[in-house]
Amino acid sequence: VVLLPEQKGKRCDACLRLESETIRLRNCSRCHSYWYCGEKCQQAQWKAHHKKMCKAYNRYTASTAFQALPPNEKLDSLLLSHLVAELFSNSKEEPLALLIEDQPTPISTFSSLLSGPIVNQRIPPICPMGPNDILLEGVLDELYSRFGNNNFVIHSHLVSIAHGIFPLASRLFNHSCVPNAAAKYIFTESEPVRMDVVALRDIKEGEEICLPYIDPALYQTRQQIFNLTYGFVCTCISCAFAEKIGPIPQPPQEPAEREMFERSLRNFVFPSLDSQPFDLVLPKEPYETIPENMLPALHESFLGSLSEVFSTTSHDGPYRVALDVGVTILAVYALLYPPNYPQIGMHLLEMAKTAWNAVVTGDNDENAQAAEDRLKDELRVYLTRCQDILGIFGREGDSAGGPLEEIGILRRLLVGND
Ligand SMILES: C[S@@+](CC[C@H](N)C(=O)[O-])C[C@H]1O[C@@H](n2cnc3c(N)ncnc32)[C@H](O)[C@@H]1O
Repeated sequence: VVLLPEQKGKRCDACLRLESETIRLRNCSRCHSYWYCGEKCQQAQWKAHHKKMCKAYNRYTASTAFQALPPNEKLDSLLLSHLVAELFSNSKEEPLALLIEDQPTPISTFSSLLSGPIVNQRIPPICPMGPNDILLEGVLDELYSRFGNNNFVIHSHLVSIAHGIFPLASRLFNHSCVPNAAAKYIFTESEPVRMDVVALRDIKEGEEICLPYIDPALYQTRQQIFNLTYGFVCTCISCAFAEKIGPIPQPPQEPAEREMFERSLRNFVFPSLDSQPFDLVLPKEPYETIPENMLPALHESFLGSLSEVFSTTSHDGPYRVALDVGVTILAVYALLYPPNYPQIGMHLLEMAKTAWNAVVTGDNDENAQAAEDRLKDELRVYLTRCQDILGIFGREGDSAGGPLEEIGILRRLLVGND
């Protein structure tokens, strides 16, 4: 694993736990550039790769070759260095034998994975490892050609914090834009980060378990990403439908037409939206087809402009505008994501926070009491739906905070306010 630069010094470089009142980090007394929560993590990482990198690390990261790399390639460069150092640390005599062992090791599994499409592959510089460097010709190419299509972004509470290599997960899971599972990360004292794969719905015996490699909401660009970065054509139900319909029509630009389109989209996905009391029932199955008049909702510019309005209004108001736009976003998510997709839950949590802001500020232009009652109804529904979805995904990453804890806080605030 390798931490994103903004996380460096805030988390243990080995187990990725966040510094806190009970977790104190100390840095490596030689290079001062790796931080650990305790001796066990430090020793494990020293043995795994740090002893091969410690001496040259600061010179390498300060070099012009490293500094000139774009941010993602810097992370690749560090991760590749960790991987190579691990090869040398694990076997003194024959480091490269580890790549082809009969008994699979994580590294031999990694090197047996399908490589990505190689177009002008430029291998980033790695941390010098002394006389062994000569052994690396050809090997770096082999390892790096598997980075783009196999490596994972590690998150805590669904926010990215690091990149990592999980060879077994790479081996086991292909991609689908309508995935039936999602990856989450568990941090445990003195242990390497663990990936858990959570079923998002019931999975039949024999059915393939797939993860999303990229955000399925990139409806118009995702095939290009699969082609360039992963070297395959996705044929999931969503991509088969996209192939059949061809170019996505632009969403209406004229304000009245746009308003009408957004309203009919909300009513199409949530037919019970205008019922009393407020209710919002999310689809139970992924959409296999979408009616022609709803297709502009799949245009990437549509979600982009809705998200812009939502992010401003959900913080600064008017909150009624934010909540209406928020439901439109939810309708788009329901078309793009499979049921129980964690991002739907995260958006519902933002909706719940917005509804709470509206309750406490009394920011509404209707009859005050009726408006407050309606907002509280909405808030309860958002919290219930959000709990349903994020409860399936469960806790991940840091032990403190996180969306499930936030749901609990909002629930208590609501009870206190009633
Ligand atoms: C993380 S690996 C998945 C495991 C891979 N099957 C293996 O054993 O190496 C990623 C590669 O698997 C292939 N792959 C993943 N999902 C696919 C899909 N839905 N259709 C076709 N190929 C896919 C692509 O070659 C991709 O670059």
